[in-house]
Amino acid sequence: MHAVTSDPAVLPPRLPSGLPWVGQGLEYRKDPLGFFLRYAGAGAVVRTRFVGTAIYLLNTSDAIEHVLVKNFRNYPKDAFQKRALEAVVGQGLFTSHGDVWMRRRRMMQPAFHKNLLAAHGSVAVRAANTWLESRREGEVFDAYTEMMALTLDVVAGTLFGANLSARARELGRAMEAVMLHAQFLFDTPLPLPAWVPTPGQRRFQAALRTLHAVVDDVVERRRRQGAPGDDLLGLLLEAQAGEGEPLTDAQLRDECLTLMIAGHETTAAALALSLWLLARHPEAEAALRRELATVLGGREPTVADLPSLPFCEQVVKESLRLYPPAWGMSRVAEAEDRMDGVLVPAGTVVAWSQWALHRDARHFPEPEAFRPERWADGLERRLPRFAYCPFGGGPRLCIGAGSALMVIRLVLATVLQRFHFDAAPGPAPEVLPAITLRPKGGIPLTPRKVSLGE
Ligand code: HEM
Repeated sequence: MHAVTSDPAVLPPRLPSGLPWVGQGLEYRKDPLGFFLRYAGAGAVVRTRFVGTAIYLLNTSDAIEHVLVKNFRNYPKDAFQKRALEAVVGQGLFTSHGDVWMRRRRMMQPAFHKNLLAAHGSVAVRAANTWLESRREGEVFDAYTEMMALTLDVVAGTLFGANLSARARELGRAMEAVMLHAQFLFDTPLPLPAWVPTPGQRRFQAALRTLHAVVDDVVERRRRQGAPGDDLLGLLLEAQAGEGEPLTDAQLRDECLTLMIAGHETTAAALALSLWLLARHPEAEAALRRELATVLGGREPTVADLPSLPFCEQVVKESLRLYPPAWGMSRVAEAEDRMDGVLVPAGTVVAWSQWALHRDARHFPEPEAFRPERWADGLERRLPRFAYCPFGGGPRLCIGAGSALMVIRLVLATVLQRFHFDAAPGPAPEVLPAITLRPKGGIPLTPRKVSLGE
């Protein structure tokens, strides 16, 4: 539904075209991260096509701010994302728009209030300690798989007050299967209808049934307890019992799954890559360990310690800059719009990539270098608003951003006081820009015990 325009002069410059109609879809598919990086300097807003769909690439903070903040009502999630994610989590917080989204966001926001984040912190430290118990000096492990198990514990504990570690493997496999299917739907312009029983569809449905059964079980146990509680599950159950438009059981389950999926892989990737970056940058690791020794002296960290651990925060910011788990974002223009003098016909998909934005040498000199100290002296406040945006922004800023930043710092502070991790020499881990950015082929690390002050 492209609006006919009498004003073609204000269309943004077109990228050197690919194939007719297909446009640059194939070039993008081959290497999505390289694609965004290659055209980051092509203009503030440039246009292309992906298999028939008009796409604008946004390369400046102002253009992104227009979409996420100034005119965010005109820019719902696009069909690519909706097709992939609605199959998994229905029409919930992540996929909805307008009033439905606003009501859900208001319903769930109190679960992330800063008064409750202290409880998230102790769940994270407990999960990190449990994880440490099974580490053996010299025994190689895959940081990504291990951090996935750890963050599943954290997500289940913080959102549902549940301990799912006994079902971690089964859940991990089911999550992996649904995410692979979501990725397939994202990448496939014309997928077969969901009722066609292809092997992929059957695997997906079986995995989804496993996830539903786990969430239903958690919900049922809480219902039997009587008191809803003030975590996310408690708020959803209260909303179900409330006036107005209560959630159905299926909607409640979908919202639980949304939060579980959104919080689990992203935080795991951030943790695994932070551990790898520290392993490969001994001077940064030594500085962090000195800070931990001075402030904590070997005791467990708490949320109250975090303001006294500024270098730890810089490490996490730098890690999220280099390896943003949400590596790209997109929306679709519902109605024709103008963005900084550029015409955006209705139906245009607008897209940008944190991978590319975070490698802009104007803001981050030597962008490929891991330099946590670049964040000292308030760099973040001096940057244009969307030059650094690992958690998106505007009204739809990641609802779990505060919790994730806290969990990552507390887990790092807990494990690094006990172990150093050796990483094999060689190139950086290859990353796969799936729905989230994930290390391809894992991140092998070898633990070595450290003593206080080492
Ligand atoms: C390092 C960890 C994380 C990263 C990098 C991350 C990144 C993001 C980004 C970029 C968005 C915006 C997506 C968009 O607008 O298109 C988002 C939204 C969201 N995130 Fe996160 N996230 C993380 C952790 C979490 C956690 C821990 C939770 C929940 C426990 C969570 C739940 C959500 C939800 C529900 C949304 C949708 C919010 C809305 O549309 O109102 N995320 N996240």
